[in-house]
Amino acid sequence: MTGLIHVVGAAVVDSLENPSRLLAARRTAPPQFAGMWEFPGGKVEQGEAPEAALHRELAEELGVTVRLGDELESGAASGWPLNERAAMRVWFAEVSDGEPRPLEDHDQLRWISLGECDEALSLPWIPADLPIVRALLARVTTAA
Ligand SMILES: Nc1nc2c([nH]c(=O)n2[C@H]2C[C@H](O)[C@@H](COP(=O)(O)OP(=O)(O)OP(=O)(O)O)O2)c(=O)[nH]1
Repeated sequence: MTGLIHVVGAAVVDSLENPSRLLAARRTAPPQFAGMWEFPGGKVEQGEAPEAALHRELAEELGVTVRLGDELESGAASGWPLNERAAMRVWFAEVSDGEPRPLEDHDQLRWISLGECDEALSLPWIPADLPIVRALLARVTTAA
């Protein structure tokens, strides 16, 4: 597909080796997404590597440095479809420096339990994120 918007997101977990909690972020804009929860991240800039974009976005949005883990594979090179024009690749990440704060684009951060699937799934996620959250829960549960 030409003109696809490449988005990157982080499944920030408390521990890459033994994940038990996931950091969800509540968006403030645009109006159709305000109040919905998402994976922190954003658009990859021209000429930027996806992983570099993710490090940049997490520094800007949360004020943290992270260690990236595996990618949460979607089966498509471009990642998880968000809409007809955008797709998002998602990596596991663990904070290596700093304490996550909602500096930009979010008004709330929440650590949610990965052991309680209901807690994760009951948040009002951006609808396109729900298959990603389900895949993440399945992956973490299988690995446990
Ligand atoms: N970051 C993020 N964006 C998501 C998720 N799910 C989802 O549909 N999106 C959409 C919302 C936006 O249309 C797009 C990402 O754009 P963004 O606004 O976060 O990107 P950005 O930080 O680079 O912002 P900007 O420079 O375009 O203002 O992807 C998600 O889980 N995380």
